[in-house]
Amino acid sequence: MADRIAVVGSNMVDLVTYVNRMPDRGETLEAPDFVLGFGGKGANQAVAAARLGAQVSMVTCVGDDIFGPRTRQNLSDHGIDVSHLRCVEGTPSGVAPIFVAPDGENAILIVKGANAHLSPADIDAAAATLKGCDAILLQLEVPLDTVYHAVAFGARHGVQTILNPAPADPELDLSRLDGLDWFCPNESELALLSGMPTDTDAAVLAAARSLIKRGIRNVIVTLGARGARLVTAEDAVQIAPVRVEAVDTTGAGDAFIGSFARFLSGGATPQQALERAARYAAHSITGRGTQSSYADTETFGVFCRALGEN
Ligand SMILES: Nc1ncnc2c1ncn2[C@@H]1O[C@H](COP(=O)(O)OP(=O)(O)OP(=O)(O)O)[C@@H](O)[C@H]1O
Repeated sequence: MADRIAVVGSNMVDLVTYVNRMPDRGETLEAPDFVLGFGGKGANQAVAAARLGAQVSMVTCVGDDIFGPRTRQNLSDHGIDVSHLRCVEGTPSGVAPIFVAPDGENAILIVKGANAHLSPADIDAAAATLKGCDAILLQLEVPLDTVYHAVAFGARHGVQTILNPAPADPELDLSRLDGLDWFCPNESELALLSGMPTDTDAAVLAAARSLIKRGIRNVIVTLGARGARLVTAEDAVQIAPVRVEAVDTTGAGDAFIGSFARFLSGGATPQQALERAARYAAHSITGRGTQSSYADTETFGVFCRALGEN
């Protein structure tokens, strides 16, 4: 049977308007194009893991608007189990209105909507599913109490937990992550949470070690085009970047985390899982979009063979 991953997290609908220029306050402008896309860190990571063959369940909330059924359908189309997707009455779905100018400059609003209603009770309601999983994957687009509850649930039931602390949240209380297995910030999230600079490799190492002193077990720092680094109490391992021609780097972080969860629960060692995740994320930036740029097992295999890897 495929490895099983539960994503306890967000979904968003991206409302992308392509503009000739950003509107001023009070101004109405005609814009040349509009695209609706599916996103949210939780859903993106779930899609990456599912495309790679994991059996994925999502514990998530949508609003009672036109986006709720579309989001459910998109997840189902990717083979993701939505039996723990809850519709919150009287609440909008999470949406991200995005404006993109011709020079690529963008302005983004995030409306959490129903994602702000995902609660510890939703985790308890999904307990039977979560207990049967190999990993629980978490981010910070849902309430922190829900994240703490899921980490404690995983620790209690022997299910490993992976937390991507994104978007950065200064309110995240590391002392409430007791039992967390994998903590995966990018450089700026690491800087915020450690209160230390992360502008050089040595600074990244020192900042990651400061989190380990505060009780975090395994820190994986993603470093964009510089690859990633795994830091534990005993060790520090550099994961080399994969050189590709970048077309669109949006969603690379989610590709990395979702695929890492899949490779790890599929039996790879942490280092192997990270090396494969770096390749998967690198492949994702060679195509446009977020979920649409995530490879399935076959496409990823072709990419890896072209790199001379497996
Ligand atoms: N230009 C690049 N070339 C090769 N690999 C890249 C590049 N950018 C990102 N990656 C891969 O993707 C991983 C995640 O990227 P990054 O650290 O930028 O995450 P992020 O800041 O969460 O990204 P985003 O918010 O855009 O999804 C990196 O660790 C690296 O393996």
